[in-house]
Amino acid sequence: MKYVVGVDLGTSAVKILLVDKQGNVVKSVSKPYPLIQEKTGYSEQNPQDWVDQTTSGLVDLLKDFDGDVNDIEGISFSGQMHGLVLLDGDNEVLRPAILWNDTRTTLQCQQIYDVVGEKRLLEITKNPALEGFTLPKILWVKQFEPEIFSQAKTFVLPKDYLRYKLTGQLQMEYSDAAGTLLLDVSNKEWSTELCDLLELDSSLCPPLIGSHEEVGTVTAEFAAASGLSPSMRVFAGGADNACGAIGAGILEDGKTLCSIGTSGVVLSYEASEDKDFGGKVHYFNHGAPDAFYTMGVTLAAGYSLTWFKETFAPDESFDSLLAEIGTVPAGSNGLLFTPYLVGERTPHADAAIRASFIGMDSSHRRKDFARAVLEGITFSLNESIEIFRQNGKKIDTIVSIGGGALNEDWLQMQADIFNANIVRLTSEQGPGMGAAMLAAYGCGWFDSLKACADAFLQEDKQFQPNEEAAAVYKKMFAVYQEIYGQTKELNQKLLEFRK
Ligand SMILES: Nc1ncnc2c1ncn2[C@@H]1O[C@H](COP(=O)(O)OP(=O)(O)O)[C@@H](O)[C@H]1O
Ligand SMILES: O=C(CO)[C@@H](O)[C@H](O)COP(=O)(O)O
Repeated sequence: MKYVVGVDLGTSAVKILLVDKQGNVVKSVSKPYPLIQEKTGYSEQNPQDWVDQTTSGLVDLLKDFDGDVNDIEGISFSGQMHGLVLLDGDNEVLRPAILWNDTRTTLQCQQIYDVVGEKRLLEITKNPALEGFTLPKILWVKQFEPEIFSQAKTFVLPKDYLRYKLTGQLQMEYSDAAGTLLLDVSNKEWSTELCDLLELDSSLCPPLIGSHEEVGTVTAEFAAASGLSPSMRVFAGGADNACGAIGAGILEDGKTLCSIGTSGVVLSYEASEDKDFGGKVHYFNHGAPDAFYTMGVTLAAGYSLTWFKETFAPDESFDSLLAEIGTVPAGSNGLLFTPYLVGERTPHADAAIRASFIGMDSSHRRKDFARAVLEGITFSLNESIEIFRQNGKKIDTIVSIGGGALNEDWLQMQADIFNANIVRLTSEQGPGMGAAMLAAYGCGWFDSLKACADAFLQEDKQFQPNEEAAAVYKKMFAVYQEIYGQTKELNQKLLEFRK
């Protein structure tokens, strides 16, 4: 039997899958690493933690493997997007990586608009300037850490750095490069115009490759440390949302994905780069050759639930915390939550907004709060679905993946709030499966990613909207949508009190 490995370098952990030629997950391993949050709005990680935990995860993955490691033919990667890894001339890391959910760069986003202009930026990158993207992070380091910046020879994104440590080859692939805000998305090349306007040396931008392209084999050193065969073929991989889409079969027009991990996204396949959403949703290159996707992002989706659990039920499991939510009616007895714990992206690009519970009543118990948190996260994602529908997209079926797909009450809630059928896959593995599929396709097991998806992925269950609950949620969503405007100014006034 032949195998491939899919590595998903997430925000909370690296998840590694060993997948056989039929698409069965033979073994999976997860290894966590911490976030460094020095101040409000800051979010960093130590790239060495990614490498150490991946190495240790691979050792665990191979511990009881009774086959021949030479039969593990290929490996590929999925990674949290946008994180800035700055490297010096020897490819040594210059400072901790600044992550996608770090929102310190509001002024640098304004600087990009002032210098480039909103219209031109959108023409080149198909996206607006958002705090989470990589370019504003580069400008922040240039402004506030000039000594470090003067030593920078190149930059990469998290999973590209990890792949470099496996192979000694440094590249960035298109689906992740699209999230830097330096890529000319339509022409698939670095924008020298943007580099020139922002006074950045374009040699900072690394060579570009396609997601299923082969970059070489693992180094003898990494093979010895991990137990992988030195002849194992390494394929570039993709952004976690591109890989989530591949792993959920979002590979043709009309297919929509809802992924609830630390962040939450609603993502739709685009066959071409010429649709115009006016920057309201992100528009990125797919991991599938010559395809694209659009998506809206909730910054703190699963993260809101994790925050709630760690704050109010630290010793309980997610399942125990959510055990009673099915007994609370749709609408949580009039309690509403907005998930703006770290600011928001879609539809309100606002780093200063913060979360609220509205409508607390003395009758509310913990289960009402738990349900309200899930409803708030789902309402936020529904704002992205509204943008898609207003732009003429038909969304009647959505594949749901990530931690949010683990709970059946939440899947039913997604069906009721999105007013669409929700599909759960058997053996849902999220972006790690997409990474494994890129390796399988790269190894030549299939003629296309679509053929691989047809062989690897199976529908497990559909959740259909309940008419009564959908009607309650329609009304409640209208109230939810008012909260942003009503709390925006209050949160600006509270800014000075945050640590
Ligand atoms: N049993 C569960 N039921 C519902 N949600 C869960 C459960 N377990 C984890 N989650 C949610 O899933 C999120 C993690 O999802 P995951 O896809 O692993 O994220 P990431 O790739 O960002 O690390 C957590 O933030 C948590 O809110
Ligand atoms: O910033 C984005 C997408 O633009 C995030 O989706 C990150 O890519 C992190 O993903 P998760 O860790 O939540 O999967």
